This record gives sequence, C-alpha cells and structure tokens, in this order.
Amino acid sequence: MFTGSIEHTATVSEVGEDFLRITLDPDLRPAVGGAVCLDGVRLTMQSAAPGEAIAAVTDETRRRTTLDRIAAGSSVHVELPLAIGDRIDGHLVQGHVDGVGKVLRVDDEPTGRRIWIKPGERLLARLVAKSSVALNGVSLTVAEVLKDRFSVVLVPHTLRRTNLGTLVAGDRVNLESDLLTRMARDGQGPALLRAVSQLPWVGYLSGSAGVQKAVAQIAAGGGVVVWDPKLEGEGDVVFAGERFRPQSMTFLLTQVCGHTTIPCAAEVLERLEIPRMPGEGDRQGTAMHVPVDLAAEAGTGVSAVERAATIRRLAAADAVPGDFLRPGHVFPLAARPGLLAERKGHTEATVALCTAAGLAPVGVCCEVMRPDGVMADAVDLEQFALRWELPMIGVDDLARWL
Ligand SMILES: O=C(CO)[C@H](O)[C@H](O)COP(=O)(O)O
Repeated sequence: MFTGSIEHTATVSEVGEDFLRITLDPDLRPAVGGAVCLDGVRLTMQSAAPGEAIAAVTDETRRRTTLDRIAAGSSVHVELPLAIGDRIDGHLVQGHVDGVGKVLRVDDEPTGRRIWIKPGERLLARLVAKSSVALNGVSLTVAEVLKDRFSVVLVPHTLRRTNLGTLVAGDRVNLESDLLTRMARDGQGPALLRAVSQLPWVGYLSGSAGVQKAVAQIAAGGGVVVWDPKLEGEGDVVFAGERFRPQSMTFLLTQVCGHTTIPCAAEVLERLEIPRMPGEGDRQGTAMHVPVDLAAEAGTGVSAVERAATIRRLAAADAVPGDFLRPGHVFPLAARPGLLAERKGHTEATVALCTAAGLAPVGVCCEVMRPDGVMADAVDLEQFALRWELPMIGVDDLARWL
C-alpha cells in the first residue's frame, strides 16, 4: 500500500523485455522481493543496490499502463510501501492502475493548474468529485467529473515536487480511483441510482428522456443550455418568450453575456409587420429582423423589465403591429418553417422547444460567453450548466427527438 504523497523521482536507465532499471536516491532502499510504486504502477523489486534498482515488468502490466511506452531517460515518480505508523499524507493507493487516461487540456488558473483528463468509460463511473484519484501515482483531489472527462487542480507545491507540471494535451497518464470511494460506491449502487434519479436534472442530458426534461424546463419558464457543435460551435441559454421574466433577462445580461435575440416563427414576424434586416446576413444564415421596443413603455426600452415586457408582447397571441416601435432594443430572428429538419440553428431549436412545451413559438436565446470574452466551448458549457443548475442538451438530440 502507498499514499501518493510523492517525495522522489527516479530515472529509467534501461528498459528490458521484462524489467526496468532505475537510478534513484541512494537513501531510498527498496527491499528485494518487495514492492515499489513507479508512476502509480506497483512493481516487484528484482534487485537493489544503493542508487540503483531493477523492477520486474510483465506484459500484462505494460498493456494496462503507460509503461508500454516508457523509454530510457524517462523520469518517474517513485514511492516505497507504507510501514505501519507512517503518516498517510495522501490517500490509500494500491498501485493497481485502473486504466490509462489522456490529457485533453491544461489550463493555468490564478491559484493552480487545471488538468482535464479523459479516462475510459468504466473508470469515469468510479470517480466522484472531491474524492481522491492517483495520477501517475500522485494523490490528488478530483475537482469535477463531467460526461466524458474529469479535472484535477495542481497547486504550486505539486507542480514543483512532481513531474505532473510537464503534462501537456495528448499525454497519457496512469489512473487509480480511490479505494474507499470504490468500495462505498459498489456497496451503495442501487440506492445511489435511486437517489440520483430523483434529483432535478442539471448538466448534460441526452436522448429522448433528456429532451423531455429540457421541454419540461422550458414549459416551467426555466432556461436550457443548447449546444450547437456544428453550425456555430457555441451554446445558448434558451427560454420561452411567453414565460420570460425580467430576472431571466438580468441573468442573460450579467452571467450569460452573449447577444440576446428572440427566435420567432416566421408567421409571427409577418403578422406583427417586423421586416427582415437588409443585407446578405451573417455567415450562419441567421435571419435577423429589425429590432423593436414596446410602444407602451415610457423608458429607453433597455432595462431588463422593459426588454422582458417587449419579449412577452412578441409572444402574445393578441399582439398587433402597432404595439412595437421600430427600430428598438430587442432583436427578433425568424426560424425556418421546417424548424430543425430544415436548419439546426439556435433559432430553430428555441422555437421548436417552445412549441413542444405548448407555448407560443417565440423564445429567447443568448450565447454563453466566458468572463475573458471567449465563447464558451463544450466543457465550459457543462460547467456553466452545473453551476447554474440548468439542463444542457445538444441540438442534434433536439432535432432527433422533438
Ligand atoms: O446569431 C445569433 C444572434 O446573435 C446567435 O448566434 C443565436 O445563437 C441564433 O442564431 P443561430 O440560429 O444561427 O444559431
């Protein structure tokens, strides 16, 4: 048993068919026949002399770990087994690698370096946010677990004392999930599943059931994150126009931060005599129409209360052309008549969701933009959805199931 609290690295000096020769700190004295943990892999010592040791490696171990590509000159984390009475400063690491993960992304943050890793599907199910994971034998806390990846955050001390600071996207790492979490999970499986199924749905959803949950959220006046990976590569938060509240407008303006637009069925804009904007249009074929304000409002039309009132009026069945001033501050878009079967844009997705929710075919959409001004990608969107407890769905799923 090990702890993942790494104090030493060793250098691989020779890679044999069934052994690794390593050069290590002469103070480290592995016992012949005993265990050593190299980059998270438990190996048996074949021979040891001060400053040098040879560990046995089987084909099975190579197949299941990063030792399949280890080369002479590589630096590896090294840890000797715990003795009774030792301090357990990480967590209980067995050196039994669950699988090899791939580094997807490395983000330097103000207080540490976040590493996103894609593990195998089976291993992902064993990881729980805020439990432990061993990454190349280093004990770390799982920061977040998303649909196909998880992240850890490396503090400066870990970056200094281990080799993890050299990781870049594409690198492979040995992963071992936390023994205690694994045992608790296995024992509690059915109860855990029941509890999860009763939770309100947030985060990434998929399939017919996911689409139905998104429709229910729209029907209740809530927001849904709709991810469009192809046309725009952006995600929008979508609401129904008929149920739109000033608080939701404030949320879009202050937290979602994109350009708020009002997707409408084309016949609504025709009936309200809101014309198409002149010109060729944008690169994605978004059908922008002349922006409007509510004629009855006394202010500039910009406040959250006024914009929400303009939007609700656009969705009202008894609205007439004279209800609106042109141009104004609320930007309608026209959906294609065939909705998602004709174009897989946020415009069509929004109108399709409103219609499926039994509401007027007028909605609201706004792209999620990160605080640094970059448009949110799939990972950012999933974090955003979890943070704001919103369901998230892909436009392809909507096109398939609505
Ligand atoms: O253009 C837009 C409004 O500024 C947005 O990108 C919005 O997502 C709707 O557009 P589309 O139907 O092209 O996805």
